[in-house]
Amino acid sequence: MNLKASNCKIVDCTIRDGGLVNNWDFSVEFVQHLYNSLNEAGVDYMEIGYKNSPKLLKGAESAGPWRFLDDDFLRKVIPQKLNTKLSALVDIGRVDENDILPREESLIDLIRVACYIQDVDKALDLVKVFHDRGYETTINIMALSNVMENQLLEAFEMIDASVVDVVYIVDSYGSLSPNDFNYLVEKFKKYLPNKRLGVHTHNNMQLAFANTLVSVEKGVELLDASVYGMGRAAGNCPTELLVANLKNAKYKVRPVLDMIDKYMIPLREKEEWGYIIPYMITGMLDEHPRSAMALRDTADKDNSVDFYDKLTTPEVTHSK
Ligand SMILES: C[C@H](O)CC(=O)C(=O)O
Repeated sequence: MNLKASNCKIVDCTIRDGGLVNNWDFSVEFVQHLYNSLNEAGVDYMEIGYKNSPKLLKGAESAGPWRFLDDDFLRKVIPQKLNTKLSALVDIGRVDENDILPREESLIDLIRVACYIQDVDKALDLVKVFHDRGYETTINIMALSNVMENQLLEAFEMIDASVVDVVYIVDSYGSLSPNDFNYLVEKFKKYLPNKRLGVHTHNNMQLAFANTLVSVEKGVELLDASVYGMGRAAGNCPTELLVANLKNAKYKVRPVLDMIDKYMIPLREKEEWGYIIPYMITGMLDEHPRSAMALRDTADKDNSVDFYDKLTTPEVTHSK
């Protein structure tokens, strides 16, 4: 067995990142089947949703329950915790820390705090609160492809001095290559020698799997993935590819294939995600996919030449 792969842990984000595709409209049966499949497959963590606070977010009423996880509800969905641990993501400014129970009163094991580089200090304050309540913690620095060297170095100093367990390199726009991951992982290892690392990839350039494998070779431990790649826009590194390729005897692909046959193929008929040209275009331009997502909601959805021209015409301004 590849020694590096043997240290890896897969964090399946189908419900949390996939929820960005269908407004978290997953049935309880879907989530239970996914949990049992991931457990049988030997997947280490399942990110079962966001643990943000509905009072801090507009439009909360329309979203499914995985958008704002409630501990009592969670106990009904997962009456018996198996080997696969549960994870939840929170966003800076969208979570009231008073809504987070101590770990021994919750089914959640891992709380991941997502932030942009300018909010690393605020993210680490939250990490400290969750750490003190007994949770495993990560900080997920989003949109790293847009971060400048001096911002990163400043962030490293704060992270190094913090209690956070794992630091994530997040390719939010799916614009990074294996060489970029090679470079970033080296840098994170140099400045954060005492922290474990994780990666979260998007598949805009068909590189999510390759970027994850390069990261494994460099010693990254936590690997985000989603079944059938279900995640925002171009989606994520497919869980089934990691399970099948990590050369770790504890992983079994068959239960993930069963989840795909029974639930993901029918869902993909109704909802759209994955490698689609407008997402490739935002990826290659190192942009958030929101303009491509908006395009996919119009009758012009396959007019990628016009879309490309719009995004690359200098006089047209658009926000990232
Ligand atoms: C914290 C997560 O990794 C955020 C995410 O999905 C992203 O792409 O950004």
